[in-house]
Amino acid sequence: MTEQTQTFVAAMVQMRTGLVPRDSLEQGRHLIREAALAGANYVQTPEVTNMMQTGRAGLFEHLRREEDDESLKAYRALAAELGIYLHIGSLAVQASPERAANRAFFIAPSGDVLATYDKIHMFDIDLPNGETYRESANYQPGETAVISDLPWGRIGITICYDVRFPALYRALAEAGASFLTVPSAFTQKTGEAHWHTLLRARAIENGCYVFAAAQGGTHENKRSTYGHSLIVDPWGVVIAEAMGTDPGFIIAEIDTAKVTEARNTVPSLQHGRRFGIRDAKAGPGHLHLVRDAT
Ligand SMILES: O=C(O)CNC(=O)[C@H](CS)NC(=O)CCC(=O)C(=O)O
Repeated sequence: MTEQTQTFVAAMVQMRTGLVPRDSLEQGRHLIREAALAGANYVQTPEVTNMMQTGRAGLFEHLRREEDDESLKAYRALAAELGIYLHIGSLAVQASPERAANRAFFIAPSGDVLATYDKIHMFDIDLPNGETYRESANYQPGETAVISDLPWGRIGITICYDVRFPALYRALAEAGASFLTVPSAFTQKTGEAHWHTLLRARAIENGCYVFAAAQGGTHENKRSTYGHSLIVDPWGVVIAEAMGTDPGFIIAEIDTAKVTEARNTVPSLQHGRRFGIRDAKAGPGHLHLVRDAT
């Protein structure tokens, strides 16, 4: 291997995405540019960087196919201009006549798209305060976990509600990821209860950095999101955090030696998959293995 630096600088852009892609693009570009000027090599934006709409009609009015999406075009040009890895947490794009995809774009400093990922887990939820979400009514879920590569290590790509499904992150770590990414638009309610804990748990249990750019504040569509963009190190320490919901960016130096260090100290990645499940009701001698013990 040629000489490779083990450190780089990561920035999470926190946004308050508006109704219309054109306005959101202006906000996104400005903050990405500032993060790059501050020295970031890798910049991530939140889920639905392009728009947060009120309903199906508004969404479909502004939805474009990936090939025709002006936001994607602009962000590819910006990555090339700034010479950064630009991870657009997601764009709502047209996937079929009836369905959108909640799709992440991982863009190289050349402007080429290195990877795309369609959000797998749909946020179909009724909260006790009356908020209801039916993401699957408009979006078609993805079926494939995605990894790609930064020059400093492998990156696992996920979105928001995916964070509640730890098996996905374990699969990404087992596929070699050192960096797990969770760009989000968490609700205010669930965010204050669960956000930090879920992200720190994914970091700790996999010995990975976790990068999570967030939406924050009250949006044009009247939704409130939690903010608190985070960078968590592989030991579970929050090394950068947006203190609140305002648009801006957070930035930290990332040292890949910390991944090795955390995994050497607690080798839980290697110690995994050692169980079966015994069905007590089936009586003695019945052992149902749900996974191969190694
Ligand atoms: O629909 C949009 O405009 C943007 N997309 C979102 O806000 C998505 C799907 S509704 N939000 C989440 O997944 C929140 C998850 C969450 O808050 C939790 O897991 O607690």
